[in-house]
Parts: sequence; C-alpha cells; structure tokens
Amino acid sequence: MRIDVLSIFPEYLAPLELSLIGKAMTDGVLDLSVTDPRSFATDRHRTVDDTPYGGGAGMVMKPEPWAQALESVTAASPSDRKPVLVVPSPAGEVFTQDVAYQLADEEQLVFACGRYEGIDERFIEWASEHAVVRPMSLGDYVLNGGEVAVLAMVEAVTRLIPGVIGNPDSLTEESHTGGLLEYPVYTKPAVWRERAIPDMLLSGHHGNIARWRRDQQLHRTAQRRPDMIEQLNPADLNKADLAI
Ligand SMILES: COC(=O)COc1cccc(COC(=O)c2cn[nH]c2)c1
Repeated sequence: MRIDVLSIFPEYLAPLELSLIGKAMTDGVLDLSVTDPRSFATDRHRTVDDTPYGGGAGMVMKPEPWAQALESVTAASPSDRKPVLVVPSPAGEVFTQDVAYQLADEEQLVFACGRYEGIDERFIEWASEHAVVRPMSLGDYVLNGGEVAVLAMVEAVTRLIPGVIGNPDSLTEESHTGGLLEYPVYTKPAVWRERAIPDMLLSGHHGNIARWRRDQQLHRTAQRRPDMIEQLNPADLNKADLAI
C-alpha cells in the first residue's frame, strides 16, 4: 500500500517512521511519504492561508497549494482506481475499526491534514473529481490540526495489512472484532500484591477458558458500551451467550 500524508507540519508525522510502520516500510509492504503543501505556495511569503470570506475568526487554508500537493502524489497512480483522500475533520464520518478495514484494502491512501478553520471547501469539491474523498472524525472533539488524527488512523489501518504486524492471530480477538470489547488479560506472577488471577485461566481447560473469556467480553461490553450491544447481530450470539 502507498500512503501519502499532506501536512504543513511534516515533522509531526516523524513517529510513523518508527516501530511497526518503519519495519513495514523497510520490508516494502508499505510506502509512506509526507508532502508539504507549502512547497507549492509560489508567492514570496509562501502563503497557505488567508482570512475567511464572510468574516469570522481564524484563517482558512487556500485551495491551490492543496490541489497541487494532491496532484503531485497522485500523478503516478493508475487511472483505473481512484485513491482515497481521507480528511481528518470534526465534521467527518466517524472512524471505526470497520472503516480501518475498508481503508486497509485500498491501494493508495492520501491524508490531508487541515489546520486553522479548515481547508477552502472548493478543494474538497475539486478533489472529489480525482479521488474518493472521505472527511473522517476520530471523535466529537476538536484538535488544532489533522496530524494527530492521521497518526492514529495510519496506525489503525496499517496494522491490519498482512505482513505488517508479527502475529496476525492477535487481530482476531481484539476489541471491536466481532462487535464486542476484548476480555481482561493477565500474566505472571499468578499472585500480585495479594491479587490472584481468575482460577479458570489456570484450569488448562481450553473450552471453559474460551467460554469464560466470551462471558467477560459480553459483560464488559454490556457494562461499558451498551450501544455496541444494540448493534450486535443476533446471528453472532450462541445459546451460551444468551444464557449469561
Ligand atoms: C474539509 O475539512 C477540513 O478542512 C478539516 O479542517 C480541520 C480544521 C481543524 C482541525 C482539524 C483536525 O481534525 C479534528 O480536529 C478532528 C478530527 N477528528 N475529530 C476532530 C481539521
């Protein structure tokens, strides 16, 4: 997969070179680049923002540097498949694990990190002719710019790409896979500050352990995220689930 991040603060994306993603890049599984729209601002002051039409506080990002930045990273893309342009925004669709799986299937993702009051809407409209544009929200709060959101989304997406993380099995039992939160986990010592681990986990009975874990998932989800219980597909629940 190719990922391009467009940001006027490219150094903000440096952590992506580290750890898992760094390894995936060296392994050739992932090709990640950061492009600064300011490089395409041609005036003497390399202006990327200006005052909003209609008045109001703050500044709006000019469309032209963003359009040229997007063109520069999509010029080589095969014309038969539009890249996906993800724009972190408080006004976007909610980024979920399902969305992460959708994006992990794409050949090229471009992330546009808006700042200030946002990017001139005409860039979004123009970009929609050249890419699939998805304004994306991490949650109902406001950040100063899209970079922090992109760090989270790139990690959530790239860890789903085969070959990026060591043990793909660990993807199957994590939170939100199968619509439930994950069960509590324990490791040595068996007793820590007078707190023992649940006896079931020492039984060696894998069937019972699996049942115990599933019960923990259901209880935890009902307690912390009742909204997710509503979303459950009844077909995903077995008789033992319904008995708890
Ligand atoms: C067309 O879209 C834009 O111009 C986006 O512009 C902005 C402006 C300010 C901040 C951000 C960053 O995203 C969030 O704050 C955000 C994402 N998730 N939850 C909060 C983006």
